[in-house]
Order: sequence, then C-alpha cells, then structure tokens
Amino acid sequence: MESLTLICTAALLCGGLLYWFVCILGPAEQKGKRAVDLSGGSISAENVQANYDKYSSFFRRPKEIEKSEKVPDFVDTFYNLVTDIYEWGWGQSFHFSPAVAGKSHLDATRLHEQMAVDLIKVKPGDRIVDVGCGVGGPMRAIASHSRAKVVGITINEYQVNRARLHNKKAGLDDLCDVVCGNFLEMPFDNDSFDGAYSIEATCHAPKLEEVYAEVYRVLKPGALYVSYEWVTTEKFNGDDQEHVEVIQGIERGDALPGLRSYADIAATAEKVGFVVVEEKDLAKPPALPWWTRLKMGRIAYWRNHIVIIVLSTLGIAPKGTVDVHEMLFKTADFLTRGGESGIFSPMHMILCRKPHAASHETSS
Ligand SMILES: C=C(CC[C@@H](C)[C@H]1CC[C@H]2C3=CC[C@H]4[C@H](C)[C@@H](O)CC[C@]4(C)[C@H]3CC[C@]12C)C(C)C
Ligand SMILES: C[S@@+](CC[C@H](N)C(=O)[O-])C[C@H]1O[C@@H](n2cnc3c(N)ncnc32)[C@H](O)[C@@H]1O
Repeated sequence: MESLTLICTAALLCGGLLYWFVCILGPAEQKGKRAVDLSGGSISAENVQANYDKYSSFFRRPKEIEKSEKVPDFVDTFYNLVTDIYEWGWGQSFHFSPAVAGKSHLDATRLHEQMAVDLIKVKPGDRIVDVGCGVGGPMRAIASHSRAKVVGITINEYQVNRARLHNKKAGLDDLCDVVCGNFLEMPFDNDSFDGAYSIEATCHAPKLEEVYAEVYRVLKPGALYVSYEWVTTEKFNGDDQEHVEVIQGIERGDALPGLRSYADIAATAEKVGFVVVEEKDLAKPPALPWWTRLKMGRIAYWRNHIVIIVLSTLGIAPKGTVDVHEMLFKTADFLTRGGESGIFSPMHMILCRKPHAASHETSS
C-alpha cells in the first residue's frame, strides 16, 4: 500500500513538474507554430547541419562576408535556419519595439508597426511596399490599420510561403501580396508605389546606398519612405574591446554584413536623392527599453533549448537545430548588452521623401 502511495505521489509530482515546465513557464509565443513543426525552412532536414556550419564559417573567415555579392545568399540561408524558431519563440513580427507601460508585447509591437505607416501618410487603396517583409506580421497589421495594399518582398522563399499562408488565414490576402526577390534589384516598375517602409531589414544590405536607391526608384515622386535601422549609436567606441565584442556578437547571430553607424543613415538617404523629413532614435528615453522582452524570456529559452535537444535526439527536429538555437541564445545576450549599454539601437527611424522633380527641396 505504502509503495502504491509513493508511486502515485511521484507520478503526480512528475506530471505537475511537466505541466509547470511546458505550460506555466510560458508556451512558445505563437500558437501558429509548434515545436514539433520546427524545420530548416526550404533546406531539407538532412542538410540543416551542413548549412548551419556553412553559415558560421562566414564569420570564421571574415573576408567571406565582405564579398557583397555573396550576402543575399548567406542571408537566405540564415532565414531558412531561423524562421521557424523565430515564429515559434517570438511571433510573426521579426523586430523589436519599445515596451509600453500597461500594454502586452503584442500591443507594443502593433503600435510600433502602425507608427511606420502613419508616418508615410498613406490613404486606403494606396499601394505600398514592405522592403524585407519576413513572414508578414507587420504587413498584416499595417494593411488592417491603413487599408492600403501592401506588397512585401523577401529574399527567402520559405518566408514567402509562410506569409501567404498567414495572409490567407487572416482574411487579408486581398490587401497583402508577397513576392520572392532581392531588395537590391526589386522586380517592380519605376515610380509605381505610393509609399514604402522597411522594418529592421535593410541592415542585411551590404551597402545601404543600394537598397535606398532601389526604394527611391520604385516610389512615385512625392511619396514617403520610412525605415527602422539597426545602428551603432554615438555611445559606441571602436577602441573599447567590450563594445566591439557585443557588436560582433550581434553581427554573427543576425546575419549582418557589418553594422553601420547612426551617423551614416541620413547622408546615405540624401546621396540617393531623398529629402530627409525626420530622423529619430525611437529607442531613446522616454521610450521604455526594447530589450526587456528579450531579457525576461531567458527561462523560456532554456526550456526551449531542452525541448529542441529532445526533439532533435528523437529525430523530429532536424539535426543542426540545436546549434542554431544555441546561436540565437547567445545572440539574445549580445542584443541585451547592446541595448543596456546604449551602444546599439534596432530602431533608428528615418523618414524621407522622394522629391517631385530633381528639385532643390531641402531637409528639415
Ligand atoms: C531584425 C532581426 C531579428 C530581430 C529579432 C526578431 C530576433 C533577434 C534575436 C532573436 C531571438 C533570440 C533568442 C531566441 C530564443 C533563444 C528562442 O528560444 C526563441 C526565439 C528567440 C527569442 C529569437 C526570436 C527572434 C529574435 C528576438 C535581425 C535578424 C536583423
Ligand atoms: C529581421 S527580418 C524583418 C522582417 C519584417 N520586416 C518584420 O519586421 O517582421 C528581415 C527581412 O529582410 C529580408 N531580407 C534581407 N535581405 C534581403 C534582400 N537582399 N532582399 C530581400 N529581402 C531581404 C529577410 O528575408 C527578412 O524577411
């Protein structure tokens, strides 16, 4: 009898512990993606490990990543590896946003996205482009908020399929369209959009000038473009070893050919012909820290790591997923350090206008 009680108590305790581990510690962010569905995007399961090794080798030989023409391919590989983990552990919007007192992460994310489309002043029925659209979290929020037609472009085919699926499920496929392509050579006509935005995407361009010039080309004269840029701030000191370690950690874990300084953004926009209307680091106080969400998730990341190890051992998650997750785990720490020290911002906002003619409009 006594051993039966012992067995029952132990079973109850184990069940309780499992429930706490999986449910109370926080289910992964989005109901849409489950741990058992984690894949290597368009990469077949048996090639995930090799592709991860190839991705990390770019950083072992720094010269590789400096070759601009290789960057889009390398970014595509990165998003094959991380897209499912992002969706599972973060949601459908692949960006940060300042925390907002009394609001959930999801609400804060939506506010940050709506601000972008409010800034470019579009009307219902206007056609706008989302430059580097991910799986379309921002696109859907922006289309519902503005009733503008949004065309997203991403280099990653797996994301195109995910985004189309989500658009359909959300009943927004009449307003949202997605194409697979390179934002350095967009498959769109000159002067064909009423507005454009990019959220934490142009940081992947080897040369910012090239992507800004493309956005400029496809915008109608008079139209506005807003971008949330990843930058090093005025607090970054290239002679400080710790600063350099943090910034290189961010570059390695986020497929960046090299973070640029906040001071270069407006000059680049002007160089391609834009008139700069406004420039502001949205991470600066009184905005609340964007990195608290990342920092607070640490216990859940441990839980996620164990789940991934188990799934990978059972052959459910592709071999290599553990390495990818470990890389993201480290990246979360570098990003948090970048935010806390103030040397890095993922939301340096620049708002620009394509002038009506090659006129002499001046920046405000
Ligand atoms: C703009 C970019 C991506 C920004 C963020 C959306 C992502 C940057 C780091 C990512 C993550 C780090 C830790 C992961 C965690 C270990 C895992 O268990 C669950 C997913 C993470 C939280 C993941 C989610 C997305 C990020 C926050 C870059 C690429 C230009
Ligand atoms: C961090 S994600 C941000 C996605 C989206 N803006 C969001 O906030 O959810 C960066 C996006 O830029 C896209 N991207 C990067 N380089 C690109 C390129 N050369 N051409 C097209 N898309 C690119 C990636 O495929 C990815 O969709």
